Amino acid sequence: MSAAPPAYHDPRTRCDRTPAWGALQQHFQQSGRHFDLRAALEGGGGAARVAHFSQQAPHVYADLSKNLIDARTEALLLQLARECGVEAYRDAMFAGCPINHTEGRAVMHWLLRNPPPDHMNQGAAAIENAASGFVAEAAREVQATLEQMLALAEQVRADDAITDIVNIGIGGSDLGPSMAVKALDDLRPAPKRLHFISNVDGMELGSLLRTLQPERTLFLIASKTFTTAETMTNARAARAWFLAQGGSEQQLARHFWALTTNLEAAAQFGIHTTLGFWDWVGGRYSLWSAIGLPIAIAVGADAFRRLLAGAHAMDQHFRRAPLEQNLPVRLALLDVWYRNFHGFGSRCVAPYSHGLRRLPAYLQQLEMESNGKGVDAAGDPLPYATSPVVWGEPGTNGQHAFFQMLHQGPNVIPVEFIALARPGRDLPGQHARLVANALAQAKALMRGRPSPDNPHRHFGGNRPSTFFVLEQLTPEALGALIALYEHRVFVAGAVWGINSFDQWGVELGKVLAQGLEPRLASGDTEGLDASTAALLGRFQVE
Ligand SMILES: O=P(O)(O)OC[C@H]1O[C@H](O)[C@H](O)[C@@H](O)[C@@H]1O
Repeated sequence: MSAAPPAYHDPRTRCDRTPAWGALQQHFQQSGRHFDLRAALEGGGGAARVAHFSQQAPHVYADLSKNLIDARTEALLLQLARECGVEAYRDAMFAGCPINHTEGRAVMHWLLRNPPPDHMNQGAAAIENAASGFVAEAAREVQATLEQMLALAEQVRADDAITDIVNIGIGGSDLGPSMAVKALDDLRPAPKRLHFISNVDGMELGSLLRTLQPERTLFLIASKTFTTAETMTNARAARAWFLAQGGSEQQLARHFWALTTNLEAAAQFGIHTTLGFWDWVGGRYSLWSAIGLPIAIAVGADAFRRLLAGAHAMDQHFRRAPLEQNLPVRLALLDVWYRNFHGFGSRCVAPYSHGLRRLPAYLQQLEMESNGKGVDAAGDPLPYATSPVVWGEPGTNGQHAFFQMLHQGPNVIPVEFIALARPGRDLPGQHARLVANALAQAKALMRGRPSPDNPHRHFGGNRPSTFFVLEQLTPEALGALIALYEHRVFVAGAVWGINSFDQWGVELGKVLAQGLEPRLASGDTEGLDASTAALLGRFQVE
């Protein structure tokens, strides 16, 4: 790309320096912390509350009424968002400004889901036309790469010789595609198997290789940087296996493709087919880019476009809806309310959908790598908490594992239920049983059950939850749901005054690992702290 990103200065005010912050603290002390869900939902005002605290956003219905907020809390939180400059910051992202200022990069994963200009309605097209040269140039490259990627996906789908596709990648180059392929499994043509290899533990790739035939396998080496140690180690191991099975260097070119921004490194690896993308796509925001090739292979070009369209619909909602009716904004403000005023340390995500079983793992990276930060944009330490711990398991499995703690543990943990109005592939009666459980858990958390005679059986209730309903797990709904979470993370990070788009915290461990690896072989513990030295002595390496 030749055009430069637009000039930029951070338009935000840090949350604790706004009038709304103090007003929220006061409101919390006076009444917020005593809010009672049962009184709010079971009295005469219940239906009005549900109407007010629920909304249909593109492809996602959200019931927020079982959260510990009232109209005053909501008004103050919206005031907070405005005083923090969330709208100007959002507009800066959509203008292509380098809001990832510690890396000097724009943040434009949303551009990957923009329809080509001839598919846009007139209003949207006019806005896009007004975009800077930087965004317009990027948009042209995006469309060209998307066409190329979808053509390659269709080529693989039509190639009967290829039965197994192995995606080798980690973090953002694994979690998004792996989650989405599982979610859209109903659309996958049966004969192709998709595998996701991420761990540098040789057990993962080693066990898979035993089941593969080289001439029937396509390896996708997915890495934004093409330097990530785990991915490069697995990629080299896969190549060595391929050659050891009798494959030639020429055949290798047909069976190894790369998805990366580092075209040169992919070429040096011996790869001829490379789909590129750009530094303004963060790893954890990259499933819409070339990193999404396994999804496109799994579901086909049309369904991949539908995934993009669903996300684009949510982008439009986020850009245009007033803050009061802006679902990513409302969710993020709840996150701030719970984290910074109630002091809740974590949030549980419980998709009552087997297809969404990897969503919690995906969200762990999206939320905690984005917003697990301790300094503001200027580098000053923050006097308040940021990202909660995000965790979870699909329902009903979680009920039989950790819901005990959600109901009776001393810490309140807001829960997020996600259910499908209509099932995909189902067996008779099972969808009703699944959904009844989700509804029952949300109700039990809210309502509780007093047990005056036996404290062990006492359910305190008043435990908050949010309930999302998707009509069906279509590509559009999945795209919209993921974009909803992305924008929610953006808004919470905007309020907290942090950079949600870097991840310097992952660097130190990588550097130390490089120094420790040779010591494992040599046994040299010179200069190490006592604990690391003692542990090192317990390992045997070849
Ligand atoms: O796609 P890659 O460059 O291989 O990066 C893979 C992952 O590793 C890094 O350590 C980052 O923490 C992640 O944000 C990234 O998604």
